[in-house]
Amino acid sequence: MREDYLKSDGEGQSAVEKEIEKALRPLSFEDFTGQQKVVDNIKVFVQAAKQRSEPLDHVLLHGPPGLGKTTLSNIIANELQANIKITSGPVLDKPSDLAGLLTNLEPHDVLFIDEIHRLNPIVEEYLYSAMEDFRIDIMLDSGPNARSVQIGLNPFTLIGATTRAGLLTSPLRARFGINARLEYYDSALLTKIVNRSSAILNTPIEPDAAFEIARRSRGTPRISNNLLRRTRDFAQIKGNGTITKAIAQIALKALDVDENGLDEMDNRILLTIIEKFKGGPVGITTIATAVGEESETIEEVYEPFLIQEGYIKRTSRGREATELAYKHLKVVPPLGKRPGLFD
Ligand SMILES: Nc1ncnc2c1ncn2[C@@H]1O[C@H](COP(=O)(O)OP(=O)(O)OP(=O)(O)O)[C@@H](O)[C@H]1O
Ligand SMILES: [Mg+2]
Repeated sequence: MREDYLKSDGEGQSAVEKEIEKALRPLSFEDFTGQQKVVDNIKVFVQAAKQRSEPLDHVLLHGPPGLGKTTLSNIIANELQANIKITSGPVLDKPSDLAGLLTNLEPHDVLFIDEIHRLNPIVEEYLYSAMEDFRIDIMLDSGPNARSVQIGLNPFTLIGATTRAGLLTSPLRARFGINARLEYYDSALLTKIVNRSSAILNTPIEPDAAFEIARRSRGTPRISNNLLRRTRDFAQIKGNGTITKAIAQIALKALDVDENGLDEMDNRILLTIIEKFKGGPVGITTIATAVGEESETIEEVYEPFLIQEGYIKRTSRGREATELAYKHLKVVPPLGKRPGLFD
C-alpha cells in the first residue's frame, strides 16, 4: 500500500482513483496553493505574452515528484487559452516522433514534455532548432538520395518538467527562458490543500485532522491527497464518516507513516546507513542495493526530503546520517559520532 502514494501520474491506479485525482487537480492559478513566487512570476509572463500576442517563452519546471509540475503546466496552457499536447522524454524515441508532434501544433500551443531529462540525445538535438527558431530539419530518403528539408513550425511554448534538473544538458537548459524550481510545501499550505480536497470529496474533516495529515505528507501535495483518501476510508469504516484527528492517527499508523511523516522506506534508508554502514558516508548505489530500491528512486524521491529535513547529508564521500537521524531512530551514535563531533 505504501508504494501508492509516491507514484506519479496515474501509474497503477484504478479508473475511479484516476477520476478522483482529476477532480482534485487545480485548474486555475487561484486553486493552485503555494509556490507563490513561481506562480506570481509565471502569471506576469503569461499576461505579457498574451498582450503581445506572442507565445510564452519556454518553461522548465523542476523539483521532486508530486509538487505540481504537471498541474502547473496544465494551468499555464489554460491561462494561455492554448491547447496542450502532452508527451514525455522516454516516449519520444526518434526524431520523427517529435516532428509529428511539432508540425501539428497550432500557433501558441503548449507542448509538455515530462521527464525531459530522459530525452534521447538525437531527439534532443532536434528540439534545439525547434525551440530557438521554430523550425526543424527533416531528412528525406537515405543513402545517396538523402537530403534535408527545413520545415517551419507554428510558434509554440515548450514546457519541460523534470525531477532531475541536474541531468539536463546545458544546451537544452539554456533554451528555456523561464526556469522555475518547485519547493516542498509547508504544513500550513498542505492543510489548505487537504481542506480543499476533502471539500471536493464531500468528506467532513476536523481542522486538527487536516493539519495532522498535512504535516505528515513529506511536504508533497500528492501525498496529502493520497493520505486523505485513505484516511477517508478509515473514517467511513472505523468511524462515522468524519475525519477526526484520532481517525487520522489510526490511518497514518496503518499506512506506516511515522510521527514525523517519514514512511517505511525513509526509515529503512536511515536505519541502513546507521546500522549497516556505521552512519556513513556510504554511496547511493550501496544504499539502494541494501534497501532493495532503485538508486534513481532514492535520489529523486527519498533523498531530497531526508536532506531538506536534516536527516542525512551529502558529502563528497557519500551520504551520512545526521544526529537527527540517530535521535529519530532512538539509536545512540557510536563514539566519534557523538553530538558536537558532527560537522
Ligand atoms: N499547489 C497545489 N495545490 C493543490 N493541489 C496540488 C498542488 N500541487 C499539486 N497538487 C495535487 O497533487 C497532485 C500531484 O501533482 P502533479 O501531478 O502536478 O505533480 P508533479 O510535480 O507533476 O509530479 P511528478 O514529478 O511525479 O510528475 C495533483 O494531482 C494535484 O491534485
Ligand atoms: Mg507530473
